[in-house]
Amino acid sequence: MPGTTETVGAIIVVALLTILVQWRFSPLYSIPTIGPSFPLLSYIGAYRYYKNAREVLQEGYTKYKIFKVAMLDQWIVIVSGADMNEELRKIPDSHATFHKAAEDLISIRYTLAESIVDRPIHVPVIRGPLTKNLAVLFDDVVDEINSAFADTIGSKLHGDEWTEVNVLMTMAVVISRASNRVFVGLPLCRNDDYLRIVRQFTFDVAKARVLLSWFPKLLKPVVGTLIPWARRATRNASVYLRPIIEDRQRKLRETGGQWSDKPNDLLMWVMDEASRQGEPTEVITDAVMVSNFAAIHTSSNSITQALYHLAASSEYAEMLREEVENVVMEHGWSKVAMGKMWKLDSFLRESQRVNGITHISVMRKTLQDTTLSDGTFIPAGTLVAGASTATHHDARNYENPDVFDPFRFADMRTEEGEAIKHQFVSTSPEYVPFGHGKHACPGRFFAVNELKVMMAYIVLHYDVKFEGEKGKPENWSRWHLVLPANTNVLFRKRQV
Ligand code: HEM
Repeated sequence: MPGTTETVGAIIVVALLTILVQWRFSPLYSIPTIGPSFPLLSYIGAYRYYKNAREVLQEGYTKYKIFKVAMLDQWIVIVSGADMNEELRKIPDSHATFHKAAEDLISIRYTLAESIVDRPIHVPVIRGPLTKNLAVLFDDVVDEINSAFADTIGSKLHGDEWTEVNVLMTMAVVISRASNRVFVGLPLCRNDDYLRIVRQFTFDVAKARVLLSWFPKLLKPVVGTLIPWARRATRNASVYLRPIIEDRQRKLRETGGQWSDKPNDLLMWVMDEASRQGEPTEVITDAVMVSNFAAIHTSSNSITQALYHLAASSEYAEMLREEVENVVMEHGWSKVAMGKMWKLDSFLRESQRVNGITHISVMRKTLQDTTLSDGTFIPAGTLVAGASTATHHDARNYENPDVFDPFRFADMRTEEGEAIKHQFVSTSPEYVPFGHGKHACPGRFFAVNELKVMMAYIVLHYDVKFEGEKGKPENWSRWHLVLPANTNVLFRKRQV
């Protein structure tokens, strides 16, 4: 009879052999790895990816057409180059899905809400009525941005004094107000408590997502259900949303669908969509919350980055002012006028190219075994994505790719037939900050409009600079998420 030591020894040997065989015969084995791929040692690679995703992805991009990087719970296969972004875009939904990739990477079920996984009713609403109503709601967005800037920054400025402003937090306040003017309308979009709840929700989603990334797949359901933030935020926001929803449901019943002054906001469109699909009130509140998540952190980070570029090189402000003033003189404040501000559009697009909100894009999860054009075999259930930052800093795609050249896209638009292709909302295999293809961000038309109005307001009303000789601070990252530094910028009233 073997003793306990022998039994334990035999179990360890069998376990190790199983791990080794699984590793050697994994269908992903032949795809080159950045960092160690050997079982357990791959955690060293995962840690490096957690801390320095940009460097890890750049290394892979320079060396290989297709490579893989380790996260703690899975591998991500990364494709290099604009041509491969295009190839990813073209994989049909039957073979690879965006939603499953997002579900995996954001752990949507636990960080946002269960209903978002199976019943994402916000997506058709954002793609449809939100985008179609941009011109109609333009004046409301402008009004809210003017008023939010006046409350947050304007009220602090006196005479010609420079005043420190924390950009990231302030932009989150302005964005949450402007977005909610369209999501839920007045007066809720100015309710400080409601706004604090939805902003905190977006930060908590990011926190929960990073926390869950540390746990293996098996433990995610256990840890995920213990994380209270999303449920708490939705419960707290419901205190405000539910009475409005119930009141609107009552009015809909009373008027038998002939409600003459029916609100024209995202909440109403979501309610219409929910009623078409027979979904309950909880799904409506979840949809409003996830719309806030999709809008607030992405847009606040993006405008913060652009503002840092402006503060670092204030000579650009004069050029932007001239453009905004000339266009507004001719066309007034309108959606059409925004379309004429090519330099402003280019400034924001270039900031997004240089910084982005994530180092990977065009994410997909394979549903079926897939073979890429170079013969690489990707088994079903694999996460695949394009290396967006590396694509944006590739000299084959952009001249002097590491230089922030604010008007590069405005200059490109002057070429014959290129006016649409290089505007901020346009995606291409070389430009993927909003993804590319069928699942490219449906909120980008709304976001770009908002960001342009904000930037126009800033250059018309304020001078901005960094303290002393400081330039734009370095970005940092956790996994592939890009985060702007959280720092202050000096603001003063514009000196004419
Ligand atoms: C500057 C701001 C924004 C950036 C940089 C951004 C970026 C992105 C990216 C990279 C994706 C994934 C695409 C892919 O990997 O293929 C995405 C998806 C999405 N975004 Fe945005 N986004 C922004 C603003 C917004 C806003 C304001 C909304 C809503 C009002 C929104 C709603 C969505 C939704 C619903 C999806 C998922 C699409 C789907 O399920 O098919 N985004 N966004």
